[in-house]
Amino acid sequence: MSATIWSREEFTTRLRAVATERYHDRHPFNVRMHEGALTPAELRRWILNRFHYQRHIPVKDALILAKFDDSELRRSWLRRIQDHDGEKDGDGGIERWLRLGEAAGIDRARLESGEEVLPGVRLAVDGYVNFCRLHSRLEAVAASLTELSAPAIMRRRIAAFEEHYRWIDADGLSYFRNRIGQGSRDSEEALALVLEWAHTRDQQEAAVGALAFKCDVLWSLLDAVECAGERP
Ligand SMILES: O=C(O)c1cc(C(=O)O)c2c(n1)C(=O)C(=O)c1cc(C(=O)O)[nH]c1-2
Repeated sequence: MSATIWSREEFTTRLRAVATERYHDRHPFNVRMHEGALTPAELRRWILNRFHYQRHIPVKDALILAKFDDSELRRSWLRRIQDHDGEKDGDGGIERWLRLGEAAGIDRARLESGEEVLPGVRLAVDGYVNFCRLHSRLEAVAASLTELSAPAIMRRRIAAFEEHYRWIDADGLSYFRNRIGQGSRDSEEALALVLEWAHTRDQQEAAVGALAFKCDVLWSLLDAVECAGERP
């Protein structure tokens, strides 16, 4: 006999608990970032490596989009791709991340080349993209629910940069400022879809598992960045 389905409230509570308790704001690298303890070299290494994640977000969103058979839903999800790619050159989240890099002294050619991306970061990002490619629309959308915790980490990061890393020009922080509103809107939309689509306890558990997996992706990415200093 299959287990009893969780109520809407219980399912929501379980999802929010994973997105809070396993979120990468607790990772030692982020803790040090927020305390102002990162060296300029470490912060640049993080910016270079996180760019690899950033530039693959619209790729994974295109894979998710291809799973939808409904125009309204596709139109809505398309907005996420536009948020990152912009509607024209010089626009969008990827461009804003490049400006963050420039504000931190990394020129855009160096960021765009991807040459300094660490092996563990490539694996973590590939893991996320392939997860969305291969799993159901429910699990792929549930994996994006780490964004329930993203607006809070953005606010915390902006405060940390303004206080501790003043050598980075404040204009460079526009990526984070934009993501506060986008992340809240996207996570609420994704949560509503996951609640609508999970009709059985197995599906609810698969959604929670997908979210836990995504927390591991973000965690492993930071593990790789944290350990890079020890590489020969
Ligand atoms: O800097 C961060 O801590 C952070 C976390 C996350 C997240 O929680 O998945 C995203 C982002 N940033 C982000 O900028 C972003 O565009 C984004 C998209 C997604 C997603 O899974 O669809 N997560 C995140």
